[in-house]
Amino acid sequence: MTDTVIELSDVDFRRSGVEILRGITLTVRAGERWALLGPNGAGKSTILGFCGAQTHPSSGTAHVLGHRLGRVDMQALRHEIGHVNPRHPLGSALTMREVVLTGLTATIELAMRWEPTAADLASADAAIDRVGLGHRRDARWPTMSQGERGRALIARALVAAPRLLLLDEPTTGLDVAAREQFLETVDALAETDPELTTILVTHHLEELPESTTHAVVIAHGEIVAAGPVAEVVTTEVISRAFEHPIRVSRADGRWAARAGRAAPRAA
Ligand SMILES: Nc1ncnc2c1ncn2[C@@H]1O[C@H](COP(=O)(O)OP(=O)(O)OP(=O)(O)O)[C@@H](O)[C@H]1O
Repeated sequence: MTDTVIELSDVDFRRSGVEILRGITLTVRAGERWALLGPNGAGKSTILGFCGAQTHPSSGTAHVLGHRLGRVDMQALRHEIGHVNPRHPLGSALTMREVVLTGLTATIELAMRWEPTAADLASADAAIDRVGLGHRRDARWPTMSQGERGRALIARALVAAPRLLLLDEPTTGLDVAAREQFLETVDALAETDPELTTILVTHHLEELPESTTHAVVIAHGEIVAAGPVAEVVTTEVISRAFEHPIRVSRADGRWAARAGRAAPRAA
């Protein structure tokens, strides 16, 4: 199908003789906003590595934006994918606007001998405005809060007009206000850019944006459940994946998880 953005078919992934993923089959279509959930070591980052054209399967097939991994120039493909990694390894004190411009060159630092055009600068400013940071355009990276950096990294990803946006544990380390602002920014994208496909990795159900449409839950390198979020983010599936009784609830569009207790505690 032409609107298929990710197609993983019976994918296995092995490293150093260890089977890390087994029989992963997953289809993600344009405009869907997925959550990728699972306990530590389940294989989430490895799956995100396929989606981001960073690595390819040991067996099975993986198509990203219509290209089969292993048979395509992975670096060229990566230019079509926005990747928000809160551990952005920037070493110099670039301004936020400069950081956003590095999204056009797909580099961490400003690319040597590269001068942005007036159109590039306008795209960067438009992306910055979309994440609500117009007033911080000239702030230097080390002086920005973690929350501002997270939103700036979304602007950096958006400036290259990607069709696929990957968010790798993007709210890690944010305080509750910064987290909520970040999630609002992600929810706003769903309104302004309905064709953009997003995949967000998290361990915490509280960190799922309201606009999430689908979820895939993995454990021990296998899919436990995948599909529309209401069918997947359930007490039964989450308890099975985390091998612990966890009660899942949803209120005002947001999810919460609590450890289930065998008996109510005495007052
Ligand atoms: N290159 C590698 N060589 C050997 N083992 C690896 C390699 N990469 C990942 N692993 C192992 O594969 C498993 C899955 O790793 P992965 O990072 O994908 O999990 P994750 O779900 O993202 O975990 P976390 O939530 O802790 O980030 C882990 O047990 C990890 O130690």
